[in-house]
Amino acid sequence: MIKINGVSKRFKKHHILSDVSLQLEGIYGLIGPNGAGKTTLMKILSSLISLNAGQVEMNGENYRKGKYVKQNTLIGYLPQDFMVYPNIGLEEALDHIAMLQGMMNKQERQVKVRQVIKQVNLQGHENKKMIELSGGMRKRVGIAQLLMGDPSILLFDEPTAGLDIEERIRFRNLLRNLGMERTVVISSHIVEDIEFLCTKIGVLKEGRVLFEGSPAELKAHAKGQVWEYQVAPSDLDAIMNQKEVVQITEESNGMNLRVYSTKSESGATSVEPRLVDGYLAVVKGIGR
Ligand SMILES: Nc1ncnc2c1ncn2[C@@H]1O[C@H](COP(=O)(O)OP(=O)(O)OP(=O)(O)O)[C@@H](O)[C@H]1O
Repeated sequence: MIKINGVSKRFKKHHILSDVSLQLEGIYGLIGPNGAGKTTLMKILSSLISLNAGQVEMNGENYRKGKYVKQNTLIGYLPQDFMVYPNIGLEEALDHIAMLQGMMNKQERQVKVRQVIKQVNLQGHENKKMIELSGGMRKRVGIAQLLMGDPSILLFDEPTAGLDIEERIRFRNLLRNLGMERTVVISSHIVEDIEFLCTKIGVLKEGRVLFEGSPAELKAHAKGQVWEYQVAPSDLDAIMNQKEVVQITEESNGMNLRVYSTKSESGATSVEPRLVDGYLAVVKGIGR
């Protein structure tokens, strides 16, 4: 568990994070629009940059103002772009990383490298060079090198960016398995990425916390505010100008419009909110 208490961060006069308090546990989704401060918070947690105010408590250890030094808590941080040793085979690259981490016994290293390759499901690719691997596979190599140090906290910044649907699903399964034994924090601006994965969610916007709670609580923010209309294509423009339309699907009998409204919409059916509806309600301040 990570307790973030009143953390603030400035770059020159620009406030990037303002009084952020969150409790990260389980498989935690940190979501927010571009520029919300998610990466900055991840970098603070992984000790890459300092904080200006507040404190962070990880597994009972406290870190305050200034750049904190990790002590007993091992943190693995996978940045958005991960690429090491482009022209070396996967097994050899991981072996080298293990050596840099102080594992000097060759046999021990071999056992560990094979173990992490299996954990991230990359058996059969041991001799492939990094540049020959797909984006999803490279991310899995990134996780493999993190697992070498047995971290109890894993931080992933936009982990599924650039992955195709199949790799996304495979990657989500891997994150789910990793989250069974560790705190896993996933930052993303794509709600679908965390929808079926996270047990707890924090929403950031412009450096401030707008929401923290369960997926069901986030959905509940849009309860009674999501409506669906069936309209003729010729009426589409007029409705788009008047209403908060969030989704349009074409159907055989016309267009189906998903609309947000705090008031009852005549001619529309009230529908159950999805996670993305709750997220948008919070970010756009609908209903407040
Ligand atoms: N080193 C820096 N110096 C100045 N401003 C910075 C620096 N790093 C980030 N920022 C600014 O801080 C704000 C938050 O950036 P950050 O990358 O943390 O957001 P984010 O939520 O991760 O966004 P995205 O989803 O686009 O990755 C942005 O306005 C960004 O321009």
